[in-house]
Formats: sequence, structure tokens, C-alpha cells
Amino acid sequence: MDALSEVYKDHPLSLHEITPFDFNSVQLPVPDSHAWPPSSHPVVSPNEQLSSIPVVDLRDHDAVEVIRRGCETWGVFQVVNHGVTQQLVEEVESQTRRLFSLPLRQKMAALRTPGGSTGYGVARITPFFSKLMWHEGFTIIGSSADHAGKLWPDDYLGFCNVMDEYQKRMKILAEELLSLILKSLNIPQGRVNWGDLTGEAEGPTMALQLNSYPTCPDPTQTIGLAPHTDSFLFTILHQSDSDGLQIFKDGVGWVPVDPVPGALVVNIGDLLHIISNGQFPSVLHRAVTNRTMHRVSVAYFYGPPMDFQLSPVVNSSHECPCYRSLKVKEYISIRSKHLDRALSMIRI
Ligand SMILES: C=C1C[C@]23C[C@@]1(O)CC[C@H]2[C@@]12CCC[C@@](C)(C(=O)O1)[C@H]2[C@@H]3C(=O)O
Ligand SMILES: O=C(O)CCC(=O)C(=O)O
Ligand SMILES: [Fe+2]
Repeated sequence: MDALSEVYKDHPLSLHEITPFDFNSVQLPVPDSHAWPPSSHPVVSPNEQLSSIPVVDLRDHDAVEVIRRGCETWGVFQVVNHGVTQQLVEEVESQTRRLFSLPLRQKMAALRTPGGSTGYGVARITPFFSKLMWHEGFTIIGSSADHAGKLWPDDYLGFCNVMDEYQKRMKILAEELLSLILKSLNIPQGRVNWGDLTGEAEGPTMALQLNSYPTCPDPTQTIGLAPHTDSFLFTILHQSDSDGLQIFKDGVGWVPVDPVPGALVVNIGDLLHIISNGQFPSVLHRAVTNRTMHRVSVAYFYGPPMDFQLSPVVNSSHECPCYRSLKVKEYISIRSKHLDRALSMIRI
């Protein structure tokens, strides 16, 4: 059984019926709702690996090569000299901690509404699992002013300004990364050009997800974020200075992505898997919990506009597309119903 099916099960509840948990009140034993069976896959320590997840210096002349190795071999790489100041990253982390440190009652004022996609709440993938995660999240798409105004009626601008600035910087970095990733795939930028669509209401799809993993009395029984791939082209992640993120490598097991000071983690999502015709597979990953540190992470998701027609780009007439052509919004809708089965459902 693969690592995802092992924990995958239809949940009897729909997303809006699952309310966030008050982690401040928790004691041992871990409540049954949050107690997961152990994974049968080992966690492999970095020094047991033959090679390690690459760290790409964006100023180096070999950046494209290192990115190709990261994407093909691991589905993930870390990036330094990315142009986002350490000060901004620290401010985002500090505002994220400020948000999640609020009492649950206050956070509930910014709860994601049924059918809505922004605000405070459990992870979107929650209904696909029979157990709940040791996690709370806050999703921002565009401005965060409405939700932040509910959290801090008199003092929300500090939060919004930092999140706005971070999203602007992330967009610049995402565009630079996209161009390097396409080079590493030998795909001319013109073949995946959604510039034509930006004259309409839509630009690229972007979302910022603040993740919080409260300290946990028994990390062996809990999971921070269950195994999943991300939906969009790629995700740029800032993780606070504590272990937690792990990627799944076939035949090896769970490999920790150790925090590198100043680095951002980039992981491949399903849409890049499709565009690259499977050459850059989306990576299964999870977050584990920690007994002593309150870990937070900030994930920026980047993809084409929802109306963009996706097709695998094949480099020669001998190569056949492995996935059918479809709009981004159609893929996201299939995924929202079938999660990890979505890619195989659109396979030709
Ligand atoms: C743009 C998005 C990507 C995301 C779903 C969302 O609408 C906002 C939250 C994102 C997130 C973060 C945690 C893991 C994940 C799988 C989830 O449940 O919500 C991702 C989603 C995704 O990549 O599909
Ligand atoms: O917190 C992490 O390290 C992982 C977060 C993540 O996978 C996500 O937001 O999609
Ligand atoms: Fe993820």
C-alpha cells in the first residue's frame, strides 16, 4: 500500500462542518479524533541518503541544472539568494505567530465561510481523512483586510501590509522560478503563455496559506498535515526554524527537508506534473508535529489563471502526451472531489 492510501479514507463530514480544535486545552492522552495509526514507511535521516535535496543559489550560473536535478529526483529544492529580504520573512513569521496565538474564540471570528476559500480553518484536505490533523490554517487570496479586520478591529493594518508586501515579492520570485523551471524542461516560455488571459479579470492563481502546528504532547500519534501533493504549479514555502516538513521518496521513505537558514523550499505541484508530461512529478509531502516548538510555515501557491487550457508540452514528435488537455479550473474541481486520484483520472 502506498503512503497516501494508507491514511486515506472518505470522511463522513464535509469541510465546513469540521470546526477547528482548541489546541491550548489539550492534555495526554491525545484525543481519539486526532490519534493516527503509525505509518509503515520509515523516516530516513539525511545522512542515510545517497544524495541530498539540492539548495539552488539563484545567482549561480548552474541554477537551471540544479533545479532540474531537484525537480526530477526529489520534486523539491531549496532556494537561496532569492531576493526576498530576511526582514520581510521574519515579519511574515511574526504576524503569523501573532494570529495563531489569539484565543480560539477570536480566531473563529475570521472562520472560512461554507463555500468560501479564505480565512481561518482546518486544511481543505481534511474531509479525505478519517482522523483530524494537528494543524490550523489561515488562507489569504489577495487582500487579507476583511478577515484581519475581524481579528483585530483596531489594529489590522500591520498584518495586512506585511502580507501584501510578501505576496508581491512572492509573485516576482515565482515568475523568475517559472522561467528557470521551463528552461530546465527545454520548454520555450511561449508554449505556456497565459499573458493573453491577463487582459481579462484574471491573472495567475495565487494563494498564501499560513500554517500553524501547535506543540503536541505525543508526536508519535499525530500528524501536522497529512500526506498530499499541492495542486498548482509549485509552492514556495517558508518554514520556521524547526523540523517538520518531510517528502516521500519511493523505495526510500519519508525524507525530512531540513530548514536551511535564509532558504525557501520550492515543491512541485500537480499542474507542473501535467505540463511537464510527468517529467517533474508532483511530490507527496507531509508535516509532522513537535513536542516543544510551535512550528509555523507560510506557503505561497502559484499557478496559471483558472481559465487557462493546460496541456502536457511534449518536446518531440515521438513523445505522446500522458494527460488529456483541460482547463485549470476543471482540474482543481476534479481534485477537490478525488484528491490523490485526480492525476490518474485525467491520464490518457
Ligand atoms: C490555493 C490553494 C492551495 C490549497 C487549497 C487553496 O485553495 C488554499 C489552501 C491550500 C492548501 C494548504 C494545505 C495543503 C493543501 C493541499 C490544502 O488542503 O489547502 C493546499 C491546497 C492545494 O494545494 O490544493
Ligand atoms: O508546513 C509545512 O512544512 C508544509 C505545508 C504544506 O505542505 C502546505 O501548506 O501545502
Ligand atoms: Fe503542501
